[in-house]
Amino acid sequence: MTGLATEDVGVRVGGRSLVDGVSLEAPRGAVTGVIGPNGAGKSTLLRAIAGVLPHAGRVTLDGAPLPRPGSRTRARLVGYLPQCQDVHWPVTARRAVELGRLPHLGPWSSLSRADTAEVDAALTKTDSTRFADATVTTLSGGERARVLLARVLAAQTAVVLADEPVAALDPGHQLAVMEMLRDEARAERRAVVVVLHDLSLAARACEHLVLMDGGRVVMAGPADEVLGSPWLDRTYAVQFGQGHVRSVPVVTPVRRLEAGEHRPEEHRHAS
Ligand SMILES: Nc1ncnc2c1ncn2[C@@H]1O[C@H](COP(=O)(O)OP(=O)(O)OP(=O)(O)O)[C@@H](O)[C@H]1O
Repeated sequence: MTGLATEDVGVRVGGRSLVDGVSLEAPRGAVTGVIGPNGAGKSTLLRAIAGVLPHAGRVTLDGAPLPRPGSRTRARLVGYLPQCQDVHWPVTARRAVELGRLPHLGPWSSLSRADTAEVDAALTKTDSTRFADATVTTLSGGERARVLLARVLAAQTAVVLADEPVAALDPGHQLAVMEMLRDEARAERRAVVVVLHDLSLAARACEHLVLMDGGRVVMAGPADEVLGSPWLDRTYAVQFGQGHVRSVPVVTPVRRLEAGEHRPEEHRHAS
């Protein structure tokens, strides 16, 4: 498999295990969704892969360990969009996206024509060109989220990690961003890993899904297998209804399950 892989990744903070023994694969050319209830460890896992949180275990790209966290070589390979990023930079949206090119620049060099072209392309892909000259702090939540995604895309990394990239977006932009991430994965052979709460969107946009709970992987595999598994209902303690609207998969919560109807202690045996 070419792409991103984690082997037995674990994160402990203050004596508590937040992520435990996570081994997963996110192939190049595909979007891998990470799903699971609040507190499952999804963001912590992404932060570990991004190199912003110390972890046990190995993270590899195309079979080779990723370079040291914080290094420019790692920043050229792995792009990371954190969840709910507060931005107080008094800079224009264009400038914020230009910062995404930093890992590719020498210490004293400025943006080349090719860098500027990447910035323009990232602004276009995220439908952000219209407000490129506005100050980031004056943008709406959804506009700001698109600019921050553009900043990650501008870096042209082999791996894109995006933590709830569409949470602040209207339905049209949610679809557009997920389709764009899928195109990026396919056309540029990137390994795209996305944390999502919207399971219909996950069904539509992700080839592979990783279902997490309690810091562990409950189940991983092709999206339709994971969404069709009884572990989905058990993990969320929710009964989901599934179907299609004009051939588009829809996954919707129907009702919460009572304590006796789901047994989360069985999770460890599912993967
Ligand atoms: N720095 C930290 N110190 C202590 N506990 C933490 C820290 N970061 C996260 N946690 C805890 O780890 C667990 C997993 O958090 P994480 O943010 O990874 O969950 P998540 O699956 O992304 O949840 P959500 O869907 O709510 O965003 C939570 O119980 C959280 O409270």
